Parts: sequence; structure tokens; C-alpha cells
Amino acid sequence: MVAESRHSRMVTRTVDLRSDSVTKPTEAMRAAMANAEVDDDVFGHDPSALRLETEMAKIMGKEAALFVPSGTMSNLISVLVHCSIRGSEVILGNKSHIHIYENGGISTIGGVHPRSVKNNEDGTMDIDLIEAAIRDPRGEIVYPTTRLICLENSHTSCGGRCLSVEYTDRVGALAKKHGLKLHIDGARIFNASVALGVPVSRLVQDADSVSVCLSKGLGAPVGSVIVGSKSFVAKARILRKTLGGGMRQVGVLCAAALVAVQENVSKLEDDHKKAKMLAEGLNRIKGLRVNVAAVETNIVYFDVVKGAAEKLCKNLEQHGILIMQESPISIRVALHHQISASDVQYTLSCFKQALTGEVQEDNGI
Ligand SMILES: Cc1ncc(COP(=O)(O)O)c(C=O)c1O
Ligand SMILES: C[C@@H](O)[C@H](N)C(=O)O
Repeated sequence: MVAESRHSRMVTRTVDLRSDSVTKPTEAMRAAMANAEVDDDVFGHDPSALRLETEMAKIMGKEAALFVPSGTMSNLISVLVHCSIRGSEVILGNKSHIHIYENGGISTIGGVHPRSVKNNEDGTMDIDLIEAAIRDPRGEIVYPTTRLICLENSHTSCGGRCLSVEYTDRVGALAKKHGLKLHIDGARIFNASVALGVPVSRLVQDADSVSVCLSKGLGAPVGSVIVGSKSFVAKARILRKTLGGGMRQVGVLCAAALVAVQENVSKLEDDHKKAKMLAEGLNRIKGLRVNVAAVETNIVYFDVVKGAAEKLCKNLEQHGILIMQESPISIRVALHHQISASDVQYTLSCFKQALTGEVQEDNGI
């Protein structure tokens, strides 16, 4: 515990807003892990993995599903299955997680060429710019071959903004028109579904594959799931093994994930409300700038007007507030089911103290 100077409060709690990937397994998840029915999943016999995959395929409205150790691996496998022929190209957002935060794996491991299109502030890419990025087959002597379009919903780097079902359907229609496949990085697709009030299966209806993170807002300790057609998932299973992602008694993890899916989807709306509450509070603090209207789910980006984001993060850490610096002037916070309304109020008081010197006692409730 970091002792504060006598002019301010002792640190009374830790509020971890670095990401929604930081949650700890609940008691129910730990019990499920301890009692999980397991077998060898490489042989396709782990009953808890099969149960989770069956449930996720049903929820997402797809034929099949595959448990994968991480969202990065599930995106990589999905792109590589769709782009299995050398010289393939994928159209994706210039701010997409696949393009920015996955070590360029689709190229360095998969040999797939990325063709980035500018992301708008709302996470979309202009449909006409996507169509313009599709390679003309007549130029095959010099061009890669476009085989896939990737969307991200909700969009992490665009502040957790949601792609509408209408937009997704239009991109799906464009992909079909050109004989392309559509993959959705749905790390937070349940957040988008809840925020839009659209069933998750409808939101991904036109997608040939979806990567769903169980370890983000759903709160599972580990893992993602790929959903798609039976033939797609069969190929994904082989590639998962190739990449070293085939695991043995993985039911221990899948049992926790099943609890997460059953218990935490209903908590996402509350995460969004707390994110909005935090954004509104931060926007009232002199020295911070927040686009409150852009907060649609559990992620909030904001600017430190005087550009001292690193100093502010360090100051807040001394009060037990953990946040993610995005740039010299911007910060990101992500709400999750283990952040209470009281934590939000405590966080706001710590920001206020750090920026204005005003100290408020933490009443701890
Ligand atoms: C949109 C998006 N896709 C994929 C990932 C990768 O997930 P993982 O961290 O499990 O590899 C993340 C990480 O949070 C993400 O935000
Ligand atoms: C930082 C990023 O890679 C991670 N996916 C997150 O949103 O926390």
C-alpha cells in the first residue's frame, strides 16, 4: 500500500481500469474449473470444451465453434483459413486490432498481405473505400488477390464504438458481390450486441467467421472462440494445432468460460452505464476532455489537455487507480463487472485531486 502525503488520503483500494481483460475468475468459475469434466481436446474428446463450443455456436447462430487460447490466435487462425493461398490480401481497418496489436502475425506467420482502409471515428470504414481497395483480378500479374474483409465490433481503438447491423449487412453484401469472405473480430461483440439491442447472432449473420473473446467483458480467465461453418472450423482446428494451440484437458478453462457466458452477458449493460458515468464525471474535471456522446460501451478515451498523461497515470497509480496511457496526451479506461459504482466515484475523486488538488475522503462504500 502506497502511503500518501499527509495532504491527501491513504490509498484505500485498487481500481483496475487498464482493460476488461484484467478480471479475476469468480468463485463460481473457480468451482467450475475444479469440478470440470475433462479429456484430451486434441483428440476432440474434452466434454467441457465440446459443451462450450456447442453453446457458443448456438448463441452466435453458426454451425460450429472452436475454443482458442487467445483472441490474437483466433484472429490469426481465421485470417489464415480464409487466405490459405499464397498472394492473398485482406482488407482491414488502419486502426484495427489485427493491424495494430497482433505483431503483424497475418503477414509474419501467415504470409497474408494487409490492405488497410482508414477507420472512421465510429469504427466503420467507408463502403466505397472498401470496394475501391478490392484488387482488380485483371491486374493479377502485379496485384495480390483480395480474399477477405475484416471488421471489428465493438471497435477497441475507436473507443468501443459499435458497428450497426445495417452497416455490417452492407459490408457482407459487398463481400458476396466480389466473392470475398467476411471475418468479424468480435472480441467485444457481446458489448456491441447489448449496446445496440441486437441479438449477437443477427449482428454477425453475414460473417463467415467471428472471433469472440471470452476473456474480455465476459470475464473468463482465458480464451476465445472462433465460430463459423463446420468446414471452416474443421480447418481452423488443424491450424490451431499447427500454431501450438491444441491443448489437452482444456475443459478446466472451458468450464470457467461457460460460467462467464451464462453469468456475465447480463452485466455488460451495467458496465456501459458505469463507463458513461465515468465519462460524464471526467468531462466535468478541468484539464480533461472527453467526447461523452462517443461512449457507447465499456471503453472511454480522453485527452489530458496539458498533455501530461504519463504524469497523471503515475499520480493516479499512487491512489490505486490503474489506467492505460494511449499517447502523450490520451488515456484509455475500460470498465468491467468487477468495477463498482463506488469505484467509479472513488476514481473521479482521485482524478479531481490529481488535477485540481481537491481532496475528498473515500467513504469506502
Ligand atoms: C478488438 C480486439 N481483438 C483481439 C484482441 C486480442 O485478444 P487477446 O488479448 O486475447 O489476444 C483484443 C485484446 O484485447 C482486442 O481488443
Ligand atoms: C491493448 C489491447 O491489445 C487489448 N486487446 C485491450 O483492449 O486491452
